[in-house]
Amino acid sequence: MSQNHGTEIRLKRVTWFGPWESTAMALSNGAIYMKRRLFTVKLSPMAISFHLCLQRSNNMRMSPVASRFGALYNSNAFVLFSSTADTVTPPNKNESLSSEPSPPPIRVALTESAGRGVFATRRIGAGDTIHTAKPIVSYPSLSAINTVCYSCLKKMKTVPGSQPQGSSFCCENCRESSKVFYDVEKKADWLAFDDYCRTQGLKYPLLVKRLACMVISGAAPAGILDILQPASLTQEMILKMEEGFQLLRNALVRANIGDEHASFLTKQWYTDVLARIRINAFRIELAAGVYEDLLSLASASIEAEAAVGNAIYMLPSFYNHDCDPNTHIVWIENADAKLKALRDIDEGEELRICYIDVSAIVRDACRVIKGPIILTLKIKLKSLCVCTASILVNVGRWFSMAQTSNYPNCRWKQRRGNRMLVEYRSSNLHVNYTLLGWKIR
Ligand SMILES: C[S@@+](CC[C@H](N)C(=O)[O-])C[C@H]1O[C@@H](n2cnc3c(N)ncnc32)[C@H](O)[C@@H]1O
Repeated sequence: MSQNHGTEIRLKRVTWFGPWESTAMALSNGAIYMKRRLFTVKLSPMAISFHLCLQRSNNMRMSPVASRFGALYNSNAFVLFSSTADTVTPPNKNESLSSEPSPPPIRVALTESAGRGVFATRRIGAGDTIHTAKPIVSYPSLSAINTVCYSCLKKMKTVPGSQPQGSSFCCENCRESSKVFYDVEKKADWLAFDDYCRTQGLKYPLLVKRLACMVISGAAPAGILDILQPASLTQEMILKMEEGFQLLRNALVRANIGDEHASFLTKQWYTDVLARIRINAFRIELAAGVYEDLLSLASASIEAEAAVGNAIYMLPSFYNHDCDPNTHIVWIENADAKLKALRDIDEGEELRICYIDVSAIVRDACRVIKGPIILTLKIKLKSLCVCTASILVNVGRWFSMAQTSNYPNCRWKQRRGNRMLVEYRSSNLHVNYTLLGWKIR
């Protein structure tokens, strides 16, 4: 008997291939270069601040304009997307003696076919942490809201027998830093908005809610995400966003948050922000420990529970996708992201991560697999990269190599304990990332 379990592939981020690719911004040598072909990109103060962040990390002198924005954003917002490299070996002795964190060995520049990308400025060793990144904005999954810190998403210690207390913070530091959104958020009744997200299974509007509260409190400029690539939205998608926008706006209006603070909150702002979140948000899964490769990370993620939340970062948003990536992003304790080299990377090489959420596929597989199976993964990928997805399947039993012979694109690659690595190869170029289904028999 053959059964087909159709399931959507879940991505660490949803990708989009649009006109943005012809618009580029290169940040190098301390200067901001804009290329405008199809349309103009507004260079917001935050973009300059981001540039400043890179510039500072390149140990360059700030221009007067940059210094002005540095002063403006050097508290909350500036720190929000600061990145540091904490384990890459410093290139010389003096640098290691300096009290400043060493600069990340990367730069953002134009790629040939994938818009902007991240490139190594020097050799990076396998297993090195390239840099860390704090989220610009993050929000817990609604299913995890009582079990993780409302600010950093760290798992909270649960006292056996105690009832969930609603949103709470893991430490004084998080309570203090949450003021940038929580003081505003507390004033409003979010029941209808949260219900809308819960019943419709939406997670990104929650990031917009948090960002809106940050903007109202003055902690972030309304255009903080402007530098990131937006998804192209259809009229139908925009119409669907209307309800979320109205609920968000109503909650704030009823809380007497007047137009002097919330004039930015237009339908246009709401859809623009969601369009950027769709392309750039990361699903956060905490995996305590250090994982050298994708395989060990996937294995660790199976043992971890579902995603603790979602977040948007600045630098990590410039990493392009590769099915055979040289870099991966991990979350160890909280929403702070670590970008780690999966293998040795040469100076000038582009750093790419895999957008496909291996652990989500594996969890779905584990859920549907009950008996002997042949697992056929059909992954449609529209990209110019080589599409090879390696998936670790924890099925708890062995399957013979012969079983896969009908499926030349899918083969068992490696056994590890009671786990199996399935490799999928595709030479086709398709329109979207979609997992068509598991074929089981
Ligand atoms: C998170 S952004 C990465 C940074 C982006 N290149 C930029 O300029 O902002 C994801 C987008 O980058 C492009 N992209 C990422 N990986 C790609 C790949 N392997 N091939 C072609 N385009 C890619 C797609 O347009 C995708 O929607």
